[in-house]
Amino acid sequence: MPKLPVLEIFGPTIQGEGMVVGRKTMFIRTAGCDYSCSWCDSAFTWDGSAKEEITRMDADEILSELQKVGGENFDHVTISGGNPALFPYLDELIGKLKAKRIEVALETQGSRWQEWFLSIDDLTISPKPPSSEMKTDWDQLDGIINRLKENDRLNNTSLKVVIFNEQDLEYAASVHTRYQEVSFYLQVGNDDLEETDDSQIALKLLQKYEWLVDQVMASSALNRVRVLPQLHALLWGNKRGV
Ligand SMILES: C[S@@+](CC[C@H](N)C(=O)[O-])C[C@H]1O[C@@H](n2cnc3c(N)ncnc32)[C@H](O)[C@@H]1O
Ligand SMILES: Nc1nc2[nH]cc(C(=O)O)c2c(=O)[nH]1
Ligand code: SF4
Ligand SMILES: [Mg+2]
Repeated sequence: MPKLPVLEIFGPTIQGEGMVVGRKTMFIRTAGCDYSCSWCDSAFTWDGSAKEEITRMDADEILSELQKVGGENFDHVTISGGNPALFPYLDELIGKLKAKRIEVALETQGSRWQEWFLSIDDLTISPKPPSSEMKTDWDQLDGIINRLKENDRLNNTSLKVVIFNEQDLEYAASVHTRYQEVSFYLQVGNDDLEETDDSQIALKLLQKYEWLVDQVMASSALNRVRVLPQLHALLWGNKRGV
């Protein structure tokens, strides 16, 4: 495979978000994104601020780095970014991980399709609400969900929408209504990305979590859903590589 631009490989840690929250996992974070969300907590992957830290790695180099960092202490790898779906050649890495009986998860926003989505064990698609200032390409998202459905992959798929305000909740309800068969997660938005005091972040995020829970409980359009904070942000604030 061509070399993948990798920004960080870390873990094991817990998956802090979504469909497999709490799962022990390693992370591979790719560089580059086709979006630029106003509140992106990983903006260093695309805003140029960490460009010196990008390493170009092939599948075998990534496997050996995973082993160097995680030893024998993992059997699950989450690929996030940036948008890992920018790279068609990730199939080789995924094949090699699966050959080692390592489960593979993906975090992506639903703006691009790749055939290798069909071999992802835990596929999180996270369309972006109005607060992000991004525009959802519904045709693209419909296409992705349809292909997953046709290939019987919906049991491995979830939708996760980050919520900052009431407009975002309306957006979330429209996503959930449009794709009723897909398990649906609402996630607390973290807008304290500059805060370095972890206990302050945790306090604020728990308040936002309570607000979000209250809102969702009061909504008839959001019934078959799960509401979660980012557990890693509660534990470690805005620290990178955790
Ligand atoms: C950094 S993104 C990388 C993967 C992909 N680009 C995406 O957005 O799905 C991973 C997850 O973090 C979420 N996220 C990003 N910034 C956030 C923030 N400030 N608060 C809560 N979640 C955030 C995204 O919505 C996404 O679900
Ligand atoms: N622990 C932990 N869980 C996460 N879930 C999604 C993450 C991401 O940045 O994609 C992430 C992350 O960066 N750390
Ligand atoms: S799509 Fe994901 S990585 Fe890209 S800007 Fe938005 S939150 Fe950040
Ligand atoms: Mg993150």
